Amino acid sequence: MARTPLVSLGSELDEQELRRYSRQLRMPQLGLEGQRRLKAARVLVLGAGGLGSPVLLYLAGAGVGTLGIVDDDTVDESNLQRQIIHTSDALGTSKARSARAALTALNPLVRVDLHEVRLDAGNAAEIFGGYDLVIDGTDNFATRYLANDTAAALGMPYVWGSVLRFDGQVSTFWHRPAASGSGEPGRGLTLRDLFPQEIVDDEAESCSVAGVLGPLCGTVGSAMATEALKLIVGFGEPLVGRILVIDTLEGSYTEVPFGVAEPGTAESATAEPAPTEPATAEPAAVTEPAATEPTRTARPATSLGVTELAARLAARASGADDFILLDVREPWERDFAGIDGSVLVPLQSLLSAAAEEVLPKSAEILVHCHHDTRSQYAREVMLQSGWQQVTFVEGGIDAWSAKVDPEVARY
Ligand SMILES: Nc1ncnc2c1ncn2[C@@H]1O[C@H](COP(=O)(O)OP(=O)(O)OP(=O)(O)O)[C@@H](O)[C@H]1O
Repeated sequence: MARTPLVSLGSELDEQELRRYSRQLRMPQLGLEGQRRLKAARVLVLGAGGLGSPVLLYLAGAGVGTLGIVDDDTVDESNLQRQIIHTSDALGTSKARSARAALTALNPLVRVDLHEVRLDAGNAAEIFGGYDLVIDGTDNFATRYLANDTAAALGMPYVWGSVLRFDGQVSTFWHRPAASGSGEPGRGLTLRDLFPQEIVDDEAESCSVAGVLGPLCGTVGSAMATEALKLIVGFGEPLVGRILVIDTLEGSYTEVPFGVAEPGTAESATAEPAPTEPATAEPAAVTEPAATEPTRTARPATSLGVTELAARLAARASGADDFILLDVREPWERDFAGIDGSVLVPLQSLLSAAAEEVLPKSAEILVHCHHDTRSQYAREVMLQSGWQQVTFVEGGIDAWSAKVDPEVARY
């Protein structure tokens, strides 16, 4: 379906450009006009690492006129397994410069601007202000929330991706702020609608500790670059209001809608785009929730603390309570430290048929992981997949060990 393009037409294409982009010009959804929009587009890429590498290479190849790179890091030998924009020659040098050299070699028609700084609250708005769209290839939630909030305040689309071990996720957020002084909440979803409880970065859940499959970065990064091309030119359906969950072990791609709200509620008012705004803002999942999908307004409490969990486990033992305690960590973590009476289903297996056998959709589920990154994500996925009552345990088994049972090993 044709959608309102994000970017206006750039200048006419010359012969060199017609030759270079000929294979995408042939597709009517893109065509000459689409290519001129790409030429005029200014895309900011946060991080020239595992995700930023394929994003930058594909956007430069496609002829996005201006690419900005934010990264303050240098190329390390352990990066080369997946950060395909860098080569061994660049070891120890600035990632932003190394990336620019590769992009200029690939497509000298593209302008590459560098921001060799750590993105923080003091510089984000100024840097973002020079671009039409932001793609986040960083690896930490502190930066992601900052980037999300800055893009939302400026009304820019924010393409988000994440990779860990064998699993990846991609989504696009596009929030439009209300006119200042109107008191309205604005329209369109943000990362905070996907992860309402602010996620604190968990070292155990980083690629440097848990690992990541190189080609997965290519899969997720390519999907992110595709999102940018779709938004700039106005073709296809962007992943707005949907998260694409990629499981390379299973070889599966699962689409999970989120941000579903009952018509007429405060949430639905913020989720629905204004009629005059670009059609890209309207996620089908928001306007047409499946009958089985729960609404956010109908959900029980989001989380509980470990002390409350201990009390509920005691009540369950005496038959006065009934729930399933779900552990979504990996088997090796469970072997190392576990809470008695929990059921182990690693996050990546949650949507399998085997999981449903041990986790009936009618049961109340309390879910924990090491801290609470995976459990929050598990909760969102489960609520969108038909489970009715899912609550995550704040601080996970680490908090359990610190506050309830010091016998449980910390790691
Ligand atoms: N706030 C930030 N400002 C600028 N760059 C950032 C910020 N946060 C993350 N990055 C960059 O995002 C990139 C993320 O890359 P990636 O996830 O592949 O991990 P890495 O940090 O390069 O490697 P590893 O985790 O193995 O040490 C890094 O190059 C990092 O410097």
